[in-house]
Order: sequence, then structure tokens, then C-alpha cells
Amino acid sequence: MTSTPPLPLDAGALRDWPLPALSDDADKEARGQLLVVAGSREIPGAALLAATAALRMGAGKLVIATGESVATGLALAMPEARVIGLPETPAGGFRLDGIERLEASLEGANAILVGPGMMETAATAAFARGLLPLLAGRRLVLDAAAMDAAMAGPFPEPVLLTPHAGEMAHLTGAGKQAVLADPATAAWEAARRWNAVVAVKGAATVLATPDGRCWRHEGGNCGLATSGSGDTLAGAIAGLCARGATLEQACAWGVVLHAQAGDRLAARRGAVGYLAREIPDAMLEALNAIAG
Ligand SMILES: NC(=O)C1=CN([C@@H]2O[C@H](COP(=O)(O)OP(=O)(O)OC[C@H]3O[C@@H](n4cnc5c(N)ncnc54)[C@H](OP(=O)(O)O)[C@@H]3O)[C@@H](O)[C@H]2O)[C@@H](O)CC1
Ligand SMILES: Nc1ncnc2c1ncn2[C@@H]1O[C@H](COP(=O)(O)OP(=O)(O)O)[C@@H](O)[C@H]1O
Repeated sequence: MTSTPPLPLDAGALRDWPLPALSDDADKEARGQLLVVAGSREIPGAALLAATAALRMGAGKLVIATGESVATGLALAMPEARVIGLPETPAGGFRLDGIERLEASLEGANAILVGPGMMETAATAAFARGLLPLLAGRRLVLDAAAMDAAMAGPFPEPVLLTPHAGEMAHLTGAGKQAVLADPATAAWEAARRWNAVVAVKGAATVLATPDGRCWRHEGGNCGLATSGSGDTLAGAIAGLCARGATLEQACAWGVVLHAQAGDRLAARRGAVGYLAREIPDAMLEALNAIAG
């Protein structure tokens, strides 16, 4: 069991937890700089989805690092980003020596997202682990294959992990049914064990912090259960981190806005069939409705 029952997470809770204010004279650096390490030769679009969501949440400056084989295509599809090509392993992961190419971008970054659409789990986890000594207080969001970095032991400083029940089962060795039966305990135990903020995603999403705080959100609809939906959530959370939100605050806002975006899209297009690429625009509408 969790230490305390999860607190309810909804739009009302967010109004009591306002995002850091942006000054009217902020330039793009002050608006927040984000490095997104994502995409791969079979799934380049994951980087596009995550990066779009980050910009819709107000991040000011964006660098995407992706596989060399798809970097040019991605740069053309995302003119708002600087795109860096990373050397790839034969199986489509990113080689560890590619981290050197990120040094200049890391310097300016407030937040880093690693994982959406990355191939070859072992190489991806090693890449994420290789970034840890360079964090120096920058907020790190790990999603998809990059979450396997947790298997090497606790993080030296808290990072954010966003597993769905299947990924949580894979990471802990528990069964997926056990995670689904009690996601709060799964999130809370993982948060403590890995020194991470952990959001176990699903029809209900539970968020836990290493110091034992826990929230549960119910909302959205099954139209959100669609390829690439999680990439938009991870990108939005990272964008909010770049703007200055803490890991747990960005995650709480991201989860609620993502669900509300699903409800806005379902009202316009029907319960299922809307696309992940439509979620970021609807998240911005939801953000403006809550935050003004
Ligand atoms: N068409 C695509 O593929 C697209 C993919 N995209 C992006 O690619 C990334 C990977 O997505 P995906 O869909 O390939 O991996 P997904 O199913 O999340 O599994 C991840 C891992 O979880 C585990 N696991 C999963 N189910 C389980 C279960 N029932 N019970 C237990 N374990 C289970 C399983 O680990 P294993 O058990 O195999 O070790 C698996 O390896 C992600 O960023 C996604 O958004 C999009 O950008 C668009 C198109
Ligand atoms: N039935 C549902 N009701 C509400 N939200 C859902 C439902 N199913 C999935 N979601 C949300 O959709 C997102 C799916 O993310 P994920 O499983 O990582 O997708 P993908 O890997 O395809 O991008 C999560 O944020 C999850 O909470």
C-alpha cells in the first residue's frame, strides 16, 4: 500500500498550483530551452510529436537530437527546431559517443527529454544513463525505451519516468495485471526505489514522488489510447519543465491537459479516431482555459 491515499488531480488542483509566470519581456532563452533526444529510423515521428507538444506548452527554444539517417527529414518537418544527427548502431539505437555532439545544446538547456520512438532498448538506456553526469540540475524526462535506465539502479538526482502499465511491468518484473490492479502502489514503490518521479499512465494515471507524495487523475477517454499519444504527453511535460515547472508540477499539468485535450477532440471528432498529432493544439486550448 502507498503511505497515504493519492490526492485527486484535476483542473481545480492545478489552479492552486500555478505554473511559473513568464515575464512580458522574456526572450526565447528565458522562455525555456529544451533538448529532445527522440525518434529513430523506424519511428522518426515520435520526435515530431513530442517536440510539437513541448512548443505548444510554451517552451521558447528547441533542439532535437535524432538518428543521422532521419535528421534531415525531421528538420524539414519541424522548421521550428535545430536538429542534430546522432551516430546510430546497426540496430538503430544511438551510439554513446554521440553525446559529445550534444554538449553545446546541453549547456543552454533547462530540460531534456529522452526516449520517444528510440530503438534498441539497451543502447537507449545506456545513452540516457550517459547523460546523467551532465545534468547539473537540468530536469530530465525519460520515456519509452529510455526508462530502462532505471534498471541500472537509483538515479543520482530525481528524474521523471512515464511508463504505461506494460512498461512498468517490464521495468519491475511484476505482472501487468498487478500494476493495473494497484497502480498507486506500483508508482509509489518505483518512485522510492529509483529516486524518480513516476507517472503510471492509463485510463487513470497515478503520479508518485520519491518522498511519498501521490496523486491520481481520472479523465480523458479511450481515444487517447492511440499510437504516439504518450509521445505528446512526454513532450508537453518536458516543455513545461523547460518553462520552469518542477518535475512533479509539469507532470501533473501535462497529465490533466492531455486528458482535457482528448475530451476536446472527442467532442469535435467522436470518441475514437482523432490523431496523436492533433493532441498538442488541443492541449494548448486546455492550458489557456485553465491558466488564462
Ligand atoms: N507504431 C508504433 O510502434 C509507433 C510507436 N511510437 C512510439 O515508439 C515508442 C515505442 O512504442 P511501441 O508501441 O513500439 O511500444 P509499447 O507497446 O509502448 O511497449 C513498450 C515496451 O513495454 C512493454 N510492454 C508493452 N506491452 C506490454 C504488456 N502488455 N505486458 C508487458 N509488457 C509490455 C514491452 O517490453 P517487453 O515486455 O517486450 O520487454 C515493450 O517493449 C513509444 O515512444 C511510442 O509512442 C509512436 O511514435 C508512433 C508509432
Ligand atoms: N482509456 C483511456 N482513458 C484515458 N486516457 C487514456 C486511456 N488509454 C490511454 N490513455 C492515455 O493515453 C496515453 C497513452 O500513452 P502510451 O501508452 O505511452 O502511448 P504510445 O506509446 O502509443 O504513445 C497515456 O497518457 C494514457 O494515460
